[in-house]
Amino acid sequence: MSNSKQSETGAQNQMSPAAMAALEKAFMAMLSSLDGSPAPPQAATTSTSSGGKSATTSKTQTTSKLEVGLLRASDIAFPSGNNYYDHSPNAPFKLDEEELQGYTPPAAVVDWRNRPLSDADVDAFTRRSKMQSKAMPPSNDPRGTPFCIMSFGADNGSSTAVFCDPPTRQLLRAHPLHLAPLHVEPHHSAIPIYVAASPTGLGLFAARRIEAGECIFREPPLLVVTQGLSSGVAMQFDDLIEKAMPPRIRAAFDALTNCWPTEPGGRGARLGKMRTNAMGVFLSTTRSMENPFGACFQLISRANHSCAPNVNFDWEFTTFQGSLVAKKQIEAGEEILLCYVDPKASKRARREEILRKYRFKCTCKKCGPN
Ligand SMILES: C[S@@+](CC[C@H](N)C(=O)[O-])C[C@H]1O[C@@H](n2cnc3c(N)ncnc32)[C@H](O)[C@@H]1O
Repeated sequence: MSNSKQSETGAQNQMSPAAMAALEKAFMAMLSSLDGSPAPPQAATTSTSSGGKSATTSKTQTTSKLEVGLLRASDIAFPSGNNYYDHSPNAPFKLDEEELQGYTPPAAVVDWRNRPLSDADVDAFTRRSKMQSKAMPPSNDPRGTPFCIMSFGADNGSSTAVFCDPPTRQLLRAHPLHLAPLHVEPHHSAIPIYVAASPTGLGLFAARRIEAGECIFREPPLLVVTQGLSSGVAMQFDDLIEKAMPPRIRAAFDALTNCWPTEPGGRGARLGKMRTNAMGVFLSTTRSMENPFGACFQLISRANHSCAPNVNFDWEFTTFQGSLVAKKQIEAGEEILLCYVDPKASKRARREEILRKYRFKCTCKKCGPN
């Protein structure tokens, strides 16, 4: 199911209750000063704990660790824009639907959102990617499963690291967005969410009213990993991430929360972050219900769980983006909540699955405190 979390998560608050309360208070004060429109960037400095280590983020840093507050371009790992249209400096600054009306993308931009790949596309991109691909050569892990890591996206530091099997790598090499810039959409200033403390760590909140059915935003994954990760690769996972991810993308991944225990020295924290934050996705031109890959996102992975969610997760292989789509009207200030399990299962089954796979006891509105 593309709507469910791929792997196991667990309860862990990232900040002390006092720090969270202070942030919440500062944020509510800031929000109440808003006039229904996003505020200019706030001077927020916050400490977060990741994998047993403490990391401090501040307004002046250039790496992309998501800060508590309204989104700014410097917070987001991937540049703002639209995979569908041109984003040269001369393109419209704020790409909203109205401005896009009548805007014709340059011929060099491949538009395949509404059409399948033709053989000519595949041939052209396969030829090009064979010459230019930064993919690491396939290697065999200790259990002998063929496995490779490739860098999907433009060679400008904004690519997604994909841990996959060789046939998937071949398919990805033929994807028109391989070697093209990956973007968050719409422009960061038009993404109607902010990040703030919630009772269950950080969470996503609506910055304005969001209508039912609205696609809130789209973003490329920071990392995509096959669910068939062998123990051999899992053991090397932290080191492989170091080599496979561009620094800005890696900083955003490292800033995600980890609910899994780590070895002394913090080893295993990256594997834990992957398991805590991965959403089930498929890498194929035909939608598969199996979702054999897990994808971690900078924004989407901040959404907390509820058995009565107000958003659905959606994944599009053609645009290589995950998105959150409102299931119902969401008011400004309301938390954006995803369901990590099948919401139609019984309360007992949901609770057991969440506890077993995600390692926290669900106390959402639907389940109640007990
Ligand atoms: C994918 S992360 C969600 C974002 C996370 N709160 C953060 O600070 O980055 C999943 C983690 O959030 C927490 N969480 C999410 N939903 C929760 C819920 N309904 N009850 C308790 N903890 C929850 C758990 O610690 C879980 O491991």
